This record gives sequence, C-alpha cells and structure tokens, in this order.
Amino acid sequence: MAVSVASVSLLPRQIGHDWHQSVFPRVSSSHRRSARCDKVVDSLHLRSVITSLGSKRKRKYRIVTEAASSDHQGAQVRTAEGVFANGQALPTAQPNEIIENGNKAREELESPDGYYRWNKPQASPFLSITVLGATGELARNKIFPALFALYYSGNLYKNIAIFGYSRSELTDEEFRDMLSESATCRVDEGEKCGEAMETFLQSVYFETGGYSTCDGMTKLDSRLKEIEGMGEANRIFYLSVPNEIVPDVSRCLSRDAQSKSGWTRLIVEKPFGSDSESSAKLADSLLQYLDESQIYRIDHHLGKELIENLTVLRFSNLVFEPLWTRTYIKSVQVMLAEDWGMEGRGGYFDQHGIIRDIVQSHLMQTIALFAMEPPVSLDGEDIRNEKVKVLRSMRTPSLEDFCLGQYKASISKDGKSRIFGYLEEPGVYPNSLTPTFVAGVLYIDNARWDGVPFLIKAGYGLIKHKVEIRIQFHHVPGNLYREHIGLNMDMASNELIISVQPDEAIFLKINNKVPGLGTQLDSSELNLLYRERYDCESIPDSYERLILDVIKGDNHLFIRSDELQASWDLLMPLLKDIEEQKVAPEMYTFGGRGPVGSYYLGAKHGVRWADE
Ligand SMILES: NC(=O)C1=CN([C@@H]2O[C@H](COP(=O)(O)OP(=O)(O)OC[C@H]3O[C@@H](n4cnc5c(N)ncnc54)[C@H](OP(=O)(O)O)[C@@H]3O)[C@@H](O)[C@H]2O)C=CC1
Ligand SMILES: O=C1O[C@H](COP(=O)(O)O)[C@@H](O)[C@H](O)[C@H]1O
Repeated sequence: MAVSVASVSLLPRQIGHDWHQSVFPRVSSSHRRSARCDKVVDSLHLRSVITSLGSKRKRKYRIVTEAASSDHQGAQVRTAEGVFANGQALPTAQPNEIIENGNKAREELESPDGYYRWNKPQASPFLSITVLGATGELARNKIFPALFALYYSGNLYKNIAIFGYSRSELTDEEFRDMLSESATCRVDEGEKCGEAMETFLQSVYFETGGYSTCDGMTKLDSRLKEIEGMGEANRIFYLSVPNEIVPDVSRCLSRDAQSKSGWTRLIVEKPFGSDSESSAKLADSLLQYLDESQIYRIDHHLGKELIENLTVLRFSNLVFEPLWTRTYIKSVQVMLAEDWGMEGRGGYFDQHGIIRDIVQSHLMQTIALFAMEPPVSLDGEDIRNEKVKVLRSMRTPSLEDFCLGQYKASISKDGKSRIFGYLEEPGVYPNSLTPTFVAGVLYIDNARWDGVPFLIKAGYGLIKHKVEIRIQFHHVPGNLYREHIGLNMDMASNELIISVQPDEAIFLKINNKVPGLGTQLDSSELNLLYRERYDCESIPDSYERLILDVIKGDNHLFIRSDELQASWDLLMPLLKDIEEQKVAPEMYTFGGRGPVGSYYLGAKHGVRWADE
C-alpha cells in the first residue's frame, strides 16, 4: 500500500534502528523469520512505514506497506487525503510510490502488486555487498566509487543493498553523505550521473560494529535479512580491514552472517600475510570457516585492462602464441615504478618493504599469467592450475641476482623545495634498511622458459609512474641486413611492449626500411595506443572489473591459496638472506632512475632495461 499525497503528517510510534519511522512498532525478528515461511504469513497484518530517503540532499519519502503482527494495531497515519488506520488501504492507494517534494516521483519496482515484500518470494535475486572497514581510505577512494560505477553502468542486480560496516558511529545518512563526497562519475559528469548517485545512495546503509566479537555481525545479519526479503539473497563481504583482524572477522561472518538463501563470497585484501608462515596461518583461518571457492583474494593489479588482455593477446592471435617460448624470447621485463613516495604509508611500508608490497603479489602474479601453459579453458580453476605450476617451477632466487635501493632526499625540479628521503618519512624507523626499490632476475625452470631471464623492477620515488611488460626477442639468425643495422644488434631485435600504465598500449618494435633509394633500416613501432583506438573512458578501474567478477563468480583473476603459498615459499629464502645479512640498500635520488646497481644487474644477464 502506498499513497500519493501532497503532504504527509505522521504519528510515529517508534523509530527503528534502521531509521524507518514506523507507524506501528517494528516487526520483531521472530515475526520476520516466520514471515519467510508461507504457513504463518496469513497471521500477519499490515503496518505502514515511511522511509526518509536521502534526506540531507533532497527530501523524498517512500511510503510502503509492511507487515506487522496482529497485536500492533491502532496507530494512525494522517495524510492530506485521509487517515489510514490499522493498516487499512485507502482506495486511492498506489503500490510503492515515491513521494518527492509533494509530487509523485516514480514507481518502485520491487513490489508491483503492493504486497509486503516478505510475503512473497522475489522474482529476481537480491545482492548485498558489505564493505568492512568502510571508513578507510581504500573503501572511500576505490571500493565505493567502483560500486557506484557498476551501478551506473547497470552491472549490479536490480535488487541491491550496499552496506558499510566499521567501528565508527555513523547513521545511514551520515555515511551516504560521506560517500557522496568521494564517489564521482567516471564516465559522465552530467545531471544523469547526479540522479543515479541519488538512487544509488538510497540503497546504501551503514552498520556500526566491532571486529573481535560477533555481535556486530549478528546485527548486520538481521538488517540484511530485513532488506533482502524472502527470495534468493546473495551476499558479498569485502574485507577492507587490516590483515590482523581478518581471522576474527571471517569467523564471525561465516558463523553469523552467511546467506541462508543464496551464495556468500568474501573478498580479502592484500597483504596476504608477511611471510610463508603468517600467510599459511591466514589461509588456514579462512579455510576453517569458508570454502576456497568462497574466497576471493584480490590483487587490484590483475584487474588492469592490459593485464587482463595478456591472455587474449597470446591465446587468440596465431602470431604470438608460437613465439611464446625460449626459442624466440630472449628476456622478459616486468616493471612497476611509482613516482611518489610513502604519502602517509611509511609505518605500514617500513614493516613490509618493496618485495612484500609489490613483488610477492603484483609482479609474481603477472609473471604467472604471462608464462603459464595454455589452460584447458577460461574457467578460473583451469587458469589457476596453470599459474601455480609456473610459480612452483621458479628457481629459488639468490641474493646476488638482486639489487636493493632506498630513495634519499632530493630537490624539486624547480629547485624551490626539498623532497623528503625515505628515512624522513613519518612512521619510518630512523636507520631503516627497508628497500623502496628492487631489481632482480628470476628464472622459470621448465621446458618453455629454461634460461630465459625474467627481470623485475619495482620502486617508489622514481622518475615516472610506469607499469610495463617488455618482451625482448632474439636477434634474427643470419640477418641479411646486419650490415645496415650497425654494431648494436640488441637495438635491432624485436620487442613487444605491453604498457599497462599510465597510457594503455601495445607496441611491437620492428625493423623497417626508411623510404628512399638507399637501404637504411629504422627501428619503428606498430602501435595500438588505446586512447587513439578506443574510448578510454570505457576502461574501467581495476576494482570495478574485479568486483564484477566476484558478482559473476569468476575467480580467474583472484589468487588461490596454493598460488599464494608457492609465491611466498619462493621468496622466503631471499627475504631471509636480506634480513639476516642486514643488506644495506643502495641510495638513489628521489625522482631519478633508481640505483646504478640495477644496470649492472641487467648487463650481467644480457638484458637492456627499457628505460635506458
Ligand atoms: N589503501 C590502499 O590503497 C590499499 C590498501 N590495501 C589493503 O586494504 C585494507 C584497507 O586499506 P585502508 O583503507 O588503507 O586501511 P585503513 O588502515 O584505513 O583501515 C580501514 C578501516 O579499518 C578499520 N581499522 C583500522 N585499523 C584497525 C584496527 N587495528 N582494528 C580494527 N579496525 C581497524 C578502520 O575503521 P573503523 O575505525 O571505523 O572501524 C579503518 O577505517 C588494508 O588491509 C590494506 O593493506 C591494499 C591495497 C591498496
Ligand atoms: O598494492 C599496491 O599497489 C599500488 C600500485 O597500484 P597502482 O594502481 O597505483 O598501480 C602501490 O602503489 C601500493 O603501494 C601497493 O600497496
């Protein structure tokens, strides 16, 4: 039941914890539970509820009919058009209308017949996404904007609820206001986007609760049930909280907040432990309560457009897959360079260092995807079966094949200001040996890659932000044109460059004849620069892609526990050597190209760094 009225005066008996102002007292949870069972539904009467929507930004009221037990009768709702008593519908009533500033705004679609939602199974399933640690930087800047972008592009279910959960005391409204500040329109800044934001925020709620006891999860569960109705209800929980509280949270979640009428999936953020032991402990604590198929360990790097495209490029182009072996490939470089420093993350970073922060997951996963054998299918398990084989085939890296660096202070380009060195960053131990840069060589000891160096480079405070995979091919054997190439045959070998960031692109470096009468060769590029070829606004943020994959149940870009273990096991001897031997990192200037040692390392393995 709903009414179309110019103004509403309401005699509320109670304001529920969900901020529904109920004319009749709230339905108790036992009523709710019984309302899910067809047999007792008939004994429930109606209650009228006015939900205030997005009240700070625009006043809207939704008047819907809900159920109440027969002992809650007698209150009245007065409207300009009459009085409702005991939940009796007026003849003018329309189902689930929204009344906005006195005018009918739009029809609500969920209950077209005007029935109370819990009385009927829903035609389409419900999806709730709860972000734990909702007040954190990651949630505000990445996760919620990605959820809004998915909503905007029509990729979320029709029936959704987005929940924020954390220890902070916030009302739904305060939380909506907080999100409206950070969720922006990626594609379309226009009015349509503003409207979409308003409707999105109507599906956003907040629940305050702790992480170490399960009370919060029980409360969350009952709020979710209230909103979900009685049909199929699927739940995603995004754990955007510090690592150490993940075991407690997953225990409570799995016990008290898993869906009883659909699937439940958990997204877990990195870091996944800080060594083999802590990672295995974390994995065990998750697997004690949940099935591996429910766990989505997210590495946002894998959600980047060009990383996802790696497998497409290789497996759907005849020209590449046959070349993807030691016979043709001389070396592979995988690089992730940041041009910024700690920016407030010094305390966290100093405990981890660049190998744990970037190499263990981002770079190892990229190499695994790049180097795997063709999987049986695109199914997540088939892909992960192949990735783990690569990780397990890698040779234990030795310290001599690695160069560590730490950025020192420098002067800004305009000469006017001084840029802090790593040791001056807040939260960093004064004599810290933690590396902010690493370059190293890895080998995959299998038939396809035997002897091919995989050079990795990762660092902060470098000259530019760059994420790239560069494949250098061997020289052309017996090249007829060698006399036209000059002395450096390396400069003339083919390269395939996959530029992941900042400019998405694929380049193939080839030798070409300079037009004219002579035979002069030129090293040119066939290029697929995304911003020229595609509408770059259509490139989604990696969190968007990955959250959508979770909704679809596609786990091929998420890390399975055996991959994680293999990757930690591989790196542990190196980390142990670095820490036990107290290896001093080579200092490099902030804003430069990193330590000189990395160039010697490249030369030692016959590889020319791309940025030379
Ligand atoms: N920020 C980033 O770019 C990235 C972050 N990550 C990972 O994602 C997770 C979230 O990141 P971020 O948002 O930056 O993290 P925060 O440190 O900001 O923590 C997120 C929220 O968790 C709650 N929280 C913080 N510390 C504790 C604690 N000791 N005990 C209980 N609750 C706590 C806080 O909410 P409240 O106090 O309201 O409960 C906080 O808002 C982390 O695991 C991080 O390592 C991974 C990749 C990138
Ligand atoms: O997980 C992390 O990744 C980022 C790199 O991500 P990008 O999207 O900026 O390429 C890195 O800067 C951050 O320190 C690290 O924790």
